[in-house]
Amino acid sequence: MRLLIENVHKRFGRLEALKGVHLELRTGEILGLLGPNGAGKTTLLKVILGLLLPEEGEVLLEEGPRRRRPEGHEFGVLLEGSRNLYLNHTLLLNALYFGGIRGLPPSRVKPRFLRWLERFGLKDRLHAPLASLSRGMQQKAALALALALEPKFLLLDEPTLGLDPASRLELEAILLELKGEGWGILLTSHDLLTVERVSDRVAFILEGQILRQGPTRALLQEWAEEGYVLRLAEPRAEEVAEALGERWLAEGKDRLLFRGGWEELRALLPGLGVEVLEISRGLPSLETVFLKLLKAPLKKAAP
Ligand SMILES: Nc1ncnc2c1ncn2[C@@H]1O[C@H](COP(=O)(O)OP(=O)(O)OP(=O)(O)O)[C@@H](O)[C@H]1O
Repeated sequence: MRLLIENVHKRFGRLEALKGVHLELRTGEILGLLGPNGAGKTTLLKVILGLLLPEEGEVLLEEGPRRRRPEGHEFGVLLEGSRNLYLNHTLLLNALYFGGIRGLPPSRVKPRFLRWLERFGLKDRLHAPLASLSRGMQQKAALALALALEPKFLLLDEPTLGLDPASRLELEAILLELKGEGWGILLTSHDLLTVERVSDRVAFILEGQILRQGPTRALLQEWAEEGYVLRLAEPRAEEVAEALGERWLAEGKDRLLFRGGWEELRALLPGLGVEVLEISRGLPSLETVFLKLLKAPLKKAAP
């Protein structure tokens, strides 16, 4: 099954927030949607959910040869963390309320919700107000609720927002498990490390246009078929990368990435003008590629 976003345009008055977006999400995969503030990520999620109507284009579900409009209940949603839930109500009441909105009776929602809570280690919090849970627990409760409503796809807007490193890793593991069980997951995040670790594919959105999309690994490799990471003795990576040109990228303060072969690098080493402590093979991080793409001039939307 595939979710297809075809040529979606969305305007807010004179602002063209989405300019012909094409995207697809398959079951059993995690797609990372990346873009700077205001790029159109949340707007796109809202269009997929049917909360906003596009002026042009459509969102379709493809099942075998059949294509149809998806229904709201086919999506499990985490909008900007868990802020779309009622903090002062108990977990159970939230689940029954949102289940009710989707036409699911308590007898169906409660056991499923309990099962997911148990899996996420929160079963004993069923009657606690959501506000009494820590941020990470709230995220997990929101995810349990989304899953209890029997969706086909999960749309997660900034799911790692405000999570500490341990909770973030835990959420990553949960997402990978869910993917393995066949859910299709669309993830927007500024947390590029998480996206790099979990996503099968990524799409970069800028000013309402998809700049690039493709398998995460291939995108990173495309940027450096062969690459080396140099650890510098001083935190001068940015300055050195700037001075050396196109094939050098700063990966943090003291890490420099060279896109090219070993012999070439070896010849260049004496002229670098900075002490190198360690060299290892490596690819650029998603963050480096992202920042590089943002600097490139905006071209016409790529399909
Ligand atoms: N309801 C609205 N009315 C008017 N303009 C809007 C509305 N919602 C979004 N916009 C505008 O559309 C553009 C895209 O916003 P959107 O929230 O989709 O960005 P985003 O990529 O999710 O950003 P962030 O990473 O900051 O959450 C922005 O310029 C924003 O100001």
